[in-house]
Amino acid sequence: MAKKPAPEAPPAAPEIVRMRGVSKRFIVRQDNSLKERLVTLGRIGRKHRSDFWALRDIDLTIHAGTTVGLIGHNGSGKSTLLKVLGGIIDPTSGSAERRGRIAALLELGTGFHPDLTGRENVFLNAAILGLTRAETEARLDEILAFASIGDHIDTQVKFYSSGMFVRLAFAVAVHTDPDLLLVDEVLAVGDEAFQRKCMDKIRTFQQEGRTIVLVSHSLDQVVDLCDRTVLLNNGEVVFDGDPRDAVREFRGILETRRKAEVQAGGGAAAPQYLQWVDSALATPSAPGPDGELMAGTDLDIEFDLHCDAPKAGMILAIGIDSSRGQVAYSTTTRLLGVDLEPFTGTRRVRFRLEDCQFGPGKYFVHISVIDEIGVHLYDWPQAISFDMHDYRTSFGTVHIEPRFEIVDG
Ligand SMILES: Nc1ncnc2c1ncn2[C@@H]1O[C@H](COP(=O)(O)OP(=O)(O)OP(=O)(O)O)[C@@H](O)[C@H]1O
Repeated sequence: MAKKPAPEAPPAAPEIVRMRGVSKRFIVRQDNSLKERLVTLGRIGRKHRSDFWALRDIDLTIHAGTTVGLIGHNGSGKSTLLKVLGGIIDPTSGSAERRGRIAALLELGTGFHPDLTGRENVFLNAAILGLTRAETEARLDEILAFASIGDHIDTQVKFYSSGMFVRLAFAVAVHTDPDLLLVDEVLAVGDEAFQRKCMDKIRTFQQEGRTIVLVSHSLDQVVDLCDRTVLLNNGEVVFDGDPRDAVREFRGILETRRKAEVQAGGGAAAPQYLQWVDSALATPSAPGPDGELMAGTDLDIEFDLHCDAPKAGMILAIGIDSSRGQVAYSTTTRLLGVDLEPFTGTRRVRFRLEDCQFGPGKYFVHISVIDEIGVHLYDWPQAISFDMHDYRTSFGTVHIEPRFEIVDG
């Protein structure tokens, strides 16, 4: 696994962001349908506006040299927090102070003028980020090489694909020598090669002691990259600390929401006979010093399966992915020749994986319930995770004990 910096910046590191009691209210216009507007025409005092608090009473201190992840469900306030942090919008109440040069990569196209070419926008954007023309000229070749969008640099950016936009915007942002880099989800639109390049750059920034705040829906990425993670829920900070703990809390929130949606009859409703699988556990038979799984030992994957009504032909499947998203393993009750008797109520079930030989690092277990013709009745992505012991003798998704010898000479 990639070596990560210490979880907390040394106490001596200066504060680069200090937010106190930050709240942000948006005025939301209730856009009634045309019919409604005609029906209510002339009625006086009808309210079309309401207050919406996207952030509530947020205290946040970030020390120089840390990488902070912001996670939370859609609409929880992550982008709004990032914008307040970057000074792009003002809080309705509270204070937000920051130090040093900031580069912010927010929604696509922010800071770009559609009628200007990519090259002209580099100068515009760099100027917004605080660079003089001479400074930008000195870095232009590097910026263009990083963006690598070829001749498109002299095309008006309104004709750019979203990937080209991000390439150019990221290239400019990281070449402006920022102390604080703010990155919204935008990186996800770049292709894989570019995403890797961005990740390398972010790691270089980390080594250089720069401060990074990033919004991400990729929880693997957050665990992999961040020293600290802030979990937002309905505009409030509900967790602030170790990224793994934050991700665990977040999965709990998502699961609670999903159940509520299913019960309310909305969302991705599971069929009535199957309510949900719950409370999954991955237990190593002989855990290592940090509770991790040692190569050559067994892993029990256990979960509750709840059926409201009996369902014949049900198949249970588990899949295991590495933290880089590669499929490392999967199996199903059908492959094991197990016929699940239809039942009603809750059953605790277990897959025992014997003699596991996964390579070092983190793995995520997905659980699926499939019917006899292969239709997925229920998917629980990343239901549980486990860590595989790092023997520090190899990398990769399998553990093979290597030896080396000189066979001749
Ligand atoms: N300019 C605005 N006017 C009105 N409401 C807004 C405005 N900007 C954001 N909001 C609302 O504030 C809430 C928080 O939005 P925000 O974009 O910060 O969420 P998010 O956590 O980044 O979501 P996502 O994961 O979907 O990107 C949402 O309900 C959104 O509709």
